[in-house]
Amino acid sequence: MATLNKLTAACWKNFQGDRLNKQLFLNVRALHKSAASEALGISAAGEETVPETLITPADVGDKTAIKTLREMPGPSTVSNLIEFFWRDGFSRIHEIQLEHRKKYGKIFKSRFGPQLVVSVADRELVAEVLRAECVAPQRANMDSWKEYRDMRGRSTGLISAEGEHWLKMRSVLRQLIMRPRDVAVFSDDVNKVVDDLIKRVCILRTQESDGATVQNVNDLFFKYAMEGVAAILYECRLGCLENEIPQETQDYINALHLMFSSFKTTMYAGAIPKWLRSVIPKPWEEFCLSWDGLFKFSLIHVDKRLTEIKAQLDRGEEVKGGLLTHMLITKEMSMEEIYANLTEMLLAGVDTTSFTLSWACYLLAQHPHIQQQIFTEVTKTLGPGTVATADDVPRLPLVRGLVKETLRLFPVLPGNGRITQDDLVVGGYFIPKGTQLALCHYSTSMDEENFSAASDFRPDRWIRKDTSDRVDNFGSIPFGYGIRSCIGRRMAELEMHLALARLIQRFHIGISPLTADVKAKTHGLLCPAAPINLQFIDREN
Ligand code: HEM
Repeated sequence: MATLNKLTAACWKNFQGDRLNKQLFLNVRALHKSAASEALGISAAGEETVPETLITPADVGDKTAIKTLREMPGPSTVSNLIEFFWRDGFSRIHEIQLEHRKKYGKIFKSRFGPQLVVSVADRELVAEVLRAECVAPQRANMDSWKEYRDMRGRSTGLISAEGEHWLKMRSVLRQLIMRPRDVAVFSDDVNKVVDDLIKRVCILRTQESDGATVQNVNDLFFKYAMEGVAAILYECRLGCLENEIPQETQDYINALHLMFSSFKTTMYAGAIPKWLRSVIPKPWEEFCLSWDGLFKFSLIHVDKRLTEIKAQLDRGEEVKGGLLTHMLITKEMSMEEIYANLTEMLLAGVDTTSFTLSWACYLLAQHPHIQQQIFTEVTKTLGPGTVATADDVPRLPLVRGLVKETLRLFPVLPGNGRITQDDLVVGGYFIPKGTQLALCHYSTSMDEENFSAASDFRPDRWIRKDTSDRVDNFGSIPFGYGIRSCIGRRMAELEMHLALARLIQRFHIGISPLTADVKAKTHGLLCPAAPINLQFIDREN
């Protein structure tokens, strides 16, 4: 187990003062819901934003040069309603971004009922917005998340918190997990999960008539991602990759699936006014039910670790541990904040990583010559059969390029959001404080101006040949940017790099005849629209 911290009996006395005595209920997939709203530009609460008629560039210098939101192009409310509710635009948000970019340009506005959203679909303008951020940027309206937490007496975590509370928790967590070297200590733990992933591939393929196919690889990677992230967050193994999944782990998976399968319903949970809940109760009920399941799981695992620490101390043993142990010992966050953050991080860390791994393997299978190049890099760098660790990753630029290129072509969050906290001028338009912006990352990463042959899969485009050959990252920022960017980025990268290096070392990955061309669809996140079935054929040693 990675060791971040040692606790002495003296510390424990102090620590015991904070014993939990509150009962907990819990929850996940928050990021996904809010991410979708952001990609769409719909605030979680469907709240009225600044009326366009009131908007004037009063304080911004040369008024003639700066245009108002009224002058900004964009689809009409009616065409938006038809697009989303009639033509199921919710599953094509990424494509709609491209269509609207082509039709309306780099910056355009949309209206979803009372909610006005300004979409920014240009690399330079996205950079402008993100560089102008204040100390505690706001992504989207999280009122429904907060309401659930208030109702259950829970705290907000990083995804749902705002302002000073968010900043306080972020300052704690960023010191623990934001740099590659912070997460490198988890390399051995993650590699044990990779061992189980490889074993699972071998078991699953024996169940198929060709002895090679793993059906719906996302199911496998979902379990890998959950096991991997929990090994880091909860410092324990969950048994997701076993033949028999323990009941409490299965309950969590069910809660996560409920949130995912009822995604649209739960998205409306925030949009439907409270007074309508007695008439249309299902969205809010499902929203609460899935959060209950997700929080419950975190409570079980956090409390378990707390009990272990106490027992070790009672026996006079030195306490060693990882992230959770550190948080429990240092008490920089309250117990409620620890529960909430672990719940939200687990929610944010499973589907994101598993979809990316599924797409990466699919792309490798579709491009055998690129797969061969990466295999050569891995074997030459590591030597045959050597297991890569975090320290080896910088020497595997093509493996890193594979992850970056996969996320460029299939950014799990095709769009992100920001609520402006000051008046801004973007692309020549005056954007008043409080406006919901949708940053169109899918569109910028598919833009030929940013990436030549943008629809081609070319992991080597991310390799810097010399200092003049810099890849401008604002075209593709799958983990976001700046102070509010993804806190789990380094964990996710570690899990993906180690898994992919080992899979490529061990297997030739091919397309199974059971798989047709798989397209992407938006379902909260950008995910495969059909199961990806792949063959894993042993490489000759
Ligand atoms: C391929 C994997 C992942 C991708 C592509 C991804 C992407 C993102 C993006 C785009 C954001 C919003 C950033 C912004 O607004 O600028 C975000 C936020 C976040 N992510 Fe991730 N993520 C991934 C994995 C993870 C993992 C493994 C965890 C946790 C273990 C995690 C935890 C979070 C949290 C807590 C936030 C909210 C941060 C805040 O508001 O302070 N993510 N992620």
